[in-house]
Amino acid sequence: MTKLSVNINKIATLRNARGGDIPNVVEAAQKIESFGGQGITVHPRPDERHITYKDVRDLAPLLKTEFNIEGNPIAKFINLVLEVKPAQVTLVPDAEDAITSNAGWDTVKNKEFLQDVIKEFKQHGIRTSIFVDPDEEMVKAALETGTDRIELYTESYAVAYANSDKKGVEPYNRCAELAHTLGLGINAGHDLSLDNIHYFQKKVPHLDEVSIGHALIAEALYLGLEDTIKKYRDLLN
Ligand SMILES: CC(=O)[C@@H](O)[C@H](O)COP(=O)(O)O
Ligand SMILES: NCC(=O)COP(=O)(O)O
Repeated sequence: MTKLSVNINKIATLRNARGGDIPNVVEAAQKIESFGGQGITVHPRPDERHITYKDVRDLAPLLKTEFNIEGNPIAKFINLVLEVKPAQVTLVPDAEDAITSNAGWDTVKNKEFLQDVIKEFKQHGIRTSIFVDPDEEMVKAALETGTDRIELYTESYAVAYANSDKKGVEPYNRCAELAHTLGLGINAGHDLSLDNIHYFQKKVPHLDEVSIGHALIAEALYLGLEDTIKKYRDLLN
């Protein structure tokens, strides 16, 4: 079974559009959990344009499922994660000005840096995952960073699938087989949706968890949050 972690960045985007507290992100996260979400993911960015550092602090003591905090491990992010102690931290090499995450780590070039931050998180009992492109060389070098898991960056799969190119899943299949052989856990995320998730999960073995936000919140506009989550859970079982 693959766990569904719901990324609530877009709930915060909606709230921030008016500056008030509607919708309340903690309440939304609790509803998501009650509807069957098996984890909550947030990706606080340095400009706090959606999830704020305060949101992260507010959410942490109230969540009943796995809390996953994603971000670039700059000093203030590291301090936040060490304070809040989520179940999992996912390291993403975001550029400050990127609209959204757009690349995985170069685990060869950043090996020593990643080793240091991962060691610190693991010393505090926080599971680590690192965001990587579906590239076997990056997966091999990920093992040397000491990370518990990798998160496969699924944008290229989503684009290929939307263009009816089923071969787009092949590098993910190879990387998942390799990661599993190496003893790494496997997460995946970015642009996964009700349309493309089933094929991905069928073709990519050993998938521990997917984190889904943008499409899921958009789909919930039509289907409602509860039914949307149920559909994902059915497709992932
Ligand atoms: C790490 C990743 O894949 C991103 O999809 C992400 O967490 C979404 O971030 P935004 O909501 O800021 O686009
Ligand atoms: N790690 C990926 C994530 O949390 C959600 O990405 P997206 O579904 O918003 O593209």
